[in-house]
Amino acid sequence: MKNIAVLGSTGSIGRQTLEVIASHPGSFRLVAMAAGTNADLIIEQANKFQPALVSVSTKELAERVKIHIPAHTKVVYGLEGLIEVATHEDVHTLVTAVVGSIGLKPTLAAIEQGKQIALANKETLVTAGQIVMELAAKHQVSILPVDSEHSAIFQCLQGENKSQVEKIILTASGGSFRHKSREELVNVSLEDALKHPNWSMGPKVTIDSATMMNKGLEVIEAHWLFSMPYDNIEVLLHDESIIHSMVVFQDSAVMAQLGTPDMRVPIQYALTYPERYPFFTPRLDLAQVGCLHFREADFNRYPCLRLAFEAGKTGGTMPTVLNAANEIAVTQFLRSEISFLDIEKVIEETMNQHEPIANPTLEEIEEVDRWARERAKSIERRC
Ligand SMILES: NC(=O)C1=CN([C@@H]2O[C@H](COP(=O)(O)OP(=O)(O)OC[C@H]3O[C@@H](n4cnc5c(N)ncnc54)[C@H](OP(=O)(O)O)[C@@H]3O)[C@@H](O)[C@H]2O)C=CC1
Ligand SMILES: CC(=O)[C@@H](O)[C@H](O)COP(=O)(O)O
Ligand SMILES: [Mn+2]
Repeated sequence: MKNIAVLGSTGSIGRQTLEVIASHPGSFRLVAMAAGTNADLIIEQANKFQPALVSVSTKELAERVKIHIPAHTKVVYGLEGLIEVATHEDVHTLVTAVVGSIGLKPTLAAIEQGKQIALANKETLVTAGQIVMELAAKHQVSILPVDSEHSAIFQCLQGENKSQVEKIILTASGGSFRHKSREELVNVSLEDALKHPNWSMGPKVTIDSATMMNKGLEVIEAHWLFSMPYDNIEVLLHDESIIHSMVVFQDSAVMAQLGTPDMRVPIQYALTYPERYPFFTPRLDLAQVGCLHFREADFNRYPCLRLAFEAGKTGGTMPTVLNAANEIAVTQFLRSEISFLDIEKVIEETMNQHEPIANPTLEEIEEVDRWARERAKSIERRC
């Protein structure tokens, strides 16, 4: 029996993780879960899974939730609550599936306690990749990728000599506006931006996908997970999201991982690794699919992708700034306070105003993260 804790249980990844847990009751047990404000779903999940510990966003919500769930379930709240869930003594594997860099501190705390990490939350690695990976190495903790591209690469690398990898190719759908020119992006709506062509996901990652910042964050995530130099990471537009990513080896062989777009597959693999458990879903039917399409990813069409490569190559605290400014800009766009094209402007201006710190400490990262959020907010007001 593997004991699991989930951060972000009410979200898109969190809900699918609980589905996977429920589909293998003899193998997995949910012992702790954390979410934000979705009280109804938190109560429903706590009653169904009966975890020992639940965390919610605020004290008021904790008091409200407590009345409706089993008395033996402890209810905590806030960042301390997230950390308590992540480090619960019975937990073997932590699934980090909150959105945003709020995932960083609980993930670090879990690593310090020797918990295995199934990581969906890419912002954690973008904000503080070096610190996370060094701590994981120190405590001999595996960071198992949940993100579909990184799970694909991880699968392609099984049994391979990593020093013989020439490059990795991250596939990208191109997002909700992939058939629009830059000129056509001027007046796009929030409603249309939220219509991802292939995946049903939370709002933040869906907007990131439309700007291609999602792929930019994934480039930095891949750099840290696979120790891959940025010059050996390529992004390829692929309309169907069926090839989840590829690895090119020095003998020219290309390994790819394919499947229908269903996040329960990489979630389950991160929980069962190195085993594969059955999963009853319609199989990929390539004859039915017929054609797969590919195009080059153009930095002029997708400036957020360029900015992410620049931030990654600059290193130090620049990826922290990229991520923080993006989180602010996307939040503002989701509130209809700025336009779609303002997102990239806010990020680039914030980055331009930052003097990066090399090899930052966690405290320096937190300080820079706060600075970047404030700076990004002030830029937005001018747009
Ligand atoms: N969705 C997907 O298919 C994929 C997502 N990812 C990554 O996984 C992460 C999660 O994405 P997704 O599931 O789509 O996001 P969602 O927006 O669907 O879910 C976010 C979750 O985080 C919780 N949450 C947000 N803020 C806080 C907070 N301050 N304290 C506690 N809980 C909080 C939410 O709680 P509540 O709703 O209760 O407020 C919710 O449970 C992101 O980093 C994303 O990039 C990666 C690959 C694919
Ligand atoms: C499902 C998943 O892993 C998402 O991160 C996905 O990659 C988004 O799709 P695109 O960024 O390719 O549009
Ligand atoms: Mn992805």
